[in-house]
Amino acid sequence: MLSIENLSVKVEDKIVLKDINLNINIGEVHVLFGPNGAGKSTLINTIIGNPKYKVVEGSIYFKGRDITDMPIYERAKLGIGLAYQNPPGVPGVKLRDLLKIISKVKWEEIERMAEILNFKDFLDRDTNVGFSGGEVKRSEILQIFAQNPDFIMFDEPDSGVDVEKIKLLGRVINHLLDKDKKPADRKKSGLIITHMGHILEFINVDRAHVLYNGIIACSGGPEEMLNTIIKYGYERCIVCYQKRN
Ligand SMILES: Nc1ncnc2c1ncn2[C@@H]1O[C@H](COP(=O)(O)OP(=O)(O)OP(=O)(O)O)[C@@H](O)[C@H]1O
Repeated sequence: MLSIENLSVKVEDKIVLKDINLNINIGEVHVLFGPNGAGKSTLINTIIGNPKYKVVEGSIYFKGRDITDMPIYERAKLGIGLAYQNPPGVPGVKLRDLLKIISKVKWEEIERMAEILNFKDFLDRDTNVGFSGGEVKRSEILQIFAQNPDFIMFDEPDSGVDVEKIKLLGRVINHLLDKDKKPADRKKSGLIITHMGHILEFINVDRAHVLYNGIIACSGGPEEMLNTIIKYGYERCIVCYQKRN
């Protein structure tokens, strides 16, 4: 579904990502760990096509097409979606109206998902205006559900979310990524950024990567990787990288 080859990215005048290679197949969900400032949000902003992030080398392919220079709206049309870490408030635009504009699914389905997310009362509020940290995350997930993309990126879907809602959001994300279907019926793929492992208890993740100082330092099984980070810290990932190179 998504293939990244030798990607280096500049933000302002700073090279933030260096020689990134990543493959995410149909039906797979990958998770991205890494310390603050490592470049995780930069990577997903580059995949979605945020023009602030300049590709200086390498290519991004989606569904076999080179999208490296494609504008953000074309990528969205092709089926890439992003649930933002800190989306802006949109004063004057009710969440209900925004959902109706962006929606590719029936309104009844959106209402059902809003009910599952315990978020129906928010449909008539201005989008993300005055929403708490956890409410913003549910708003983003409802918008992603409405857009129904094939490849979904979640930038810290668990930050600022209480323990009960983490379970709820984890289960909904697992559903949005088709992970509650049989492997042969899975059509979606995803990339999740998280600092905490708790949400991963509810999402069936295939592979994990550690982004460290702009490089993918380590890749492997999500559980083992998380346990290693908790036990030894991110420094251990650099040892893994040095052994490989
Ligand atoms: N618009 C920008 N202008 C200047 N520097 C930027 C910009 N966006 C990102 N950076 C820098 O790029 C580096 C990587 O930032 P990024 O947000 O990708 O990190 P991250 O791994 O997502 O961190 P966190 O876990 O704290 O969210 C940081 O040093 C950051 O300051």
